[in-house]
Amino acid sequence: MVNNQIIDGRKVANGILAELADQVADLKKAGWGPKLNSITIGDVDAVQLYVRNQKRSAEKAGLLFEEHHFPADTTQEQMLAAISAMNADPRVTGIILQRPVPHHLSIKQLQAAIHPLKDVEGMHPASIGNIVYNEVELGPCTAMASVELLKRTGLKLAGMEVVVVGHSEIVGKPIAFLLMSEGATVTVCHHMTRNLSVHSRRADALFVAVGKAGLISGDMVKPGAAVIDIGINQVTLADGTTKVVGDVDYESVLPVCGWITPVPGGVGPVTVSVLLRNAVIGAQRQRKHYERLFGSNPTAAQ
Ligand SMILES: NC(=O)C1=CN([C@@H]2O[C@H](COP(=O)(O)OP(=O)(O)OC[C@H]3O[C@@H](n4cnc5c(N)ncnc54)[C@H](OP(=O)(O)O)[C@@H]3O)[C@@H](O)[C@H]2O)C=CC1
Ligand SMILES: Nc1nc(=O)c2c([nH]1)NC[C@@H]1CN(c3ccc(C(=O)N[C@@H](CCC(=O)O)C(=O)O)cc3)C=[N+]21
Repeated sequence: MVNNQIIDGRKVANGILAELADQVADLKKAGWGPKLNSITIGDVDAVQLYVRNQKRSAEKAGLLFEEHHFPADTTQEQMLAAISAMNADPRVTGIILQRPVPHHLSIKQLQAAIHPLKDVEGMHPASIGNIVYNEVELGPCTAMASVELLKRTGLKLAGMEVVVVGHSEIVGKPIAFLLMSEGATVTVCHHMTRNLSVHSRRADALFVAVGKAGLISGDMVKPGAAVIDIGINQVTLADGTTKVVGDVDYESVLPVCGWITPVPGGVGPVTVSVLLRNAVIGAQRQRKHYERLFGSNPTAAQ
């Protein structure tokens, strides 16, 4: 069936935020109000824009959000020290390390330095393994958001043929694991895949996370398929103005597909809401952990 439905990411994102209100209120009452620290290193304009979106949504949901910006020439040792100070600060319940980081730094080592209980993206090596064990409550935000949007179509994921294009550790790979845990049959494509369209045309659901505008055209999509476009690309138009587009050629794919997520207004806003949901889950886990060890906080409001 071809029904060309556009999935409204902003609506889904607002729904997730609204569900957090009671949980945030509970945490605050117990003296565990969530506080998320964001780390950016160097100046990447696009990342600053996302951080602003994260801050705005965090405040809407009642979470504290603190930006920590470091210059591009910060050393690995300085970053490890800054992360360790945040790990030790009991007021900080979550830490997000914004990607990308400058090339001279090891992102893997920085990610591993964040305490697993404060790792709101589930990217610590100890946390990312959870999704392999089908523990999928908290996971990398974009991957979680993308799978959540597919679920909103109402399609049955068990047994579904799904193709994921792109296999980065933060997006493509976790999407594949999350889908496997839902019972889908998953094919993962990347830059060495010989004939992308042979795979993409078989997909009942197609996830695209590459970073190449126009990579997927209408002739590469199975009629009626659900298309989840994760890419974010800034393109310059003939008149010199710029605009943000996904990896999917929207005009040619829309008439063929059953569902599509637009860019902007699709995966992006849901990613931000999932980050905040993760931040709330993280604070709840810390509360439980410390209450188990030390009892409840006697100074909390009754
Ligand atoms: N909406 C959101 O919330 C977010 C959006 N994004 C966007 O998603 C996109 C992907 O991000 P990210 O995963 O971090 O990017 P990476 O650059 O880390 O990964 C890109 C992936 O695409 C694969 N690839 C490259 N060229 C091709 C090709 N021609 N055909 C098939 N696969 C190819 C690469 O494979 P190989 O490694 O083999 O070269 C790699 O696995 C970007 O546009 C980014 O801006 C990212 C995060 C959040
Ligand atoms: N550790 C880490 N985790 C991330 O999840 C992460 C990251 N690093 N680095 C950068 C990418 C990108 N990202 C987005 C967040 C929000 C929107 C978003 O809100 N987009 C809106 C607005 C877009 C616009 O106005 O241009 C939309 O698509 O409608 C997009 C992209 C998270 N990322």
